[in-house]
Amino acid sequence: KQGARPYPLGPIRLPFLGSVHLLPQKYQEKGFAEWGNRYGSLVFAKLFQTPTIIINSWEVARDLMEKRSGNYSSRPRLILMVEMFGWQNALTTIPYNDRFKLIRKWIQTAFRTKEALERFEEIQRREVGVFLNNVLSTPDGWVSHLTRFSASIVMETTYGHQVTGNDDKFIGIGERAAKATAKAGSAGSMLVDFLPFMRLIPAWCPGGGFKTEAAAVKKLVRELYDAPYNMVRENMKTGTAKASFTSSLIEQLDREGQLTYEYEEMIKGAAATIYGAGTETTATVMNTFILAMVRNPGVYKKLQEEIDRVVGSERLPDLHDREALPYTECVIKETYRWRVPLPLGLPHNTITEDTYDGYYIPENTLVIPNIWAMSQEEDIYSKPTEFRPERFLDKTPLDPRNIIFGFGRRQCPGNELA
Ligand code: HEM
Repeated sequence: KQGARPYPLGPIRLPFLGSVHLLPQKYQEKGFAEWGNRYGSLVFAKLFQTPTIIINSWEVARDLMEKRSGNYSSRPRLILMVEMFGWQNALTTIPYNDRFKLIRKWIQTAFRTKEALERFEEIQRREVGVFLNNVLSTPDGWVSHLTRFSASIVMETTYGHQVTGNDDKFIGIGERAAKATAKAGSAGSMLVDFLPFMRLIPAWCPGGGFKTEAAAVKKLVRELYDAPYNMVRENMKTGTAKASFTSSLIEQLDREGQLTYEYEEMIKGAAATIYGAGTETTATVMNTFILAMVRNPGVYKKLQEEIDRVVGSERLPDLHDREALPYTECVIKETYRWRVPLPLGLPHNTITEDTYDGYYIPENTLVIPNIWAMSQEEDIYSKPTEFRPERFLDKTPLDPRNIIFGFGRRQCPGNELA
């Protein structure tokens, strides 16, 4: 019961719409940050009937999403993504339950342990070589070379599939599913998450057009679930499968006599999530790095000098050099902070009601972390719009890795690989 506790402050709420009519249309993170300036770093709104909090500061994110992680690590019901686009068993969409814990453990074991990360180094080293060759031969294609770089690493670690050309079948399937999801997942179609009855509108009715589009997305997502998985199974039969996330799970569950249809679907969903979550994000960071270097030639020069001094010009820098490259490390942190790859992270959901600072936060509240606002907090990062790696040399303000990968029990399990 709410009792005498008020909701946190926030924009005006109308009876049916809540605060939807006031939602920023573009650059939502900036609009939400303005709400933060007006109402405080914890803002309360209603999206139709859904109670929502927007967290605009690291302090509140840490207090709620980290320290009270047990209550703040579920996900909202995502009708569009799961029921209409078919992203079942995608870790990003599963509420905090036993299935979540199991799949999360699979992914953490495969992507966060020391042994796993060491095994991946060889793949990463080889793909750096491929990337550099590609840039030398077709410099204008650098953006797609970067996407290929991150997609290849994810493809090989997840499915054991080594990408050999620019027209790789499985990368094509992954890209089509990811692009279609992003395109069809516009704010308009997301309405169905807040107004579940829209699911019942026939496709031919006004307002029902999104259903035809959703059916097309679902086909592409299904292809991403099935095609690479079947490829792994075929290769396992002929003894040509390389060790990967998918093959080790198939082996393990088969050994335990548990490889049922349901578990196979769980492996497929987990693997597809890794592809969806790991490719675009990593490529975005590398794009940001190039932009930052073009705009800050002084930083670029200093960075090159450090690498030349420590590594020399006979070989490429390697992961083992990282500790001896303090300025490079600062450039990486500043790249993460300057243009955060996911400005609003992924939405969380509360499980039970809570009180913070005297304010009431109901159960089943949608929680939106404004990671962009946190990356621009003046009292943590002075002159935040500037790209200035030195800020991490003289002092040690909050490591951006604590915010850009999300929070609590949902924090990105690919952070170490990234
Ligand atoms: C720089 C690159 C990356 C960034 C910035 C990033 C960022 C994020 C963020 C913000 C979340 C949401 C966390 C939350 O809900 O609080 C997330 C979730 C996730 N990421 Fe990453 N990520 C990156 C790379 C990767 C890679 C390489 C993988 C592959 C192993 C990966 C796999 C996942 C998965 C499976 C989830 C869902 C976790 C869950 O719902 O429990 N990510 N990531």
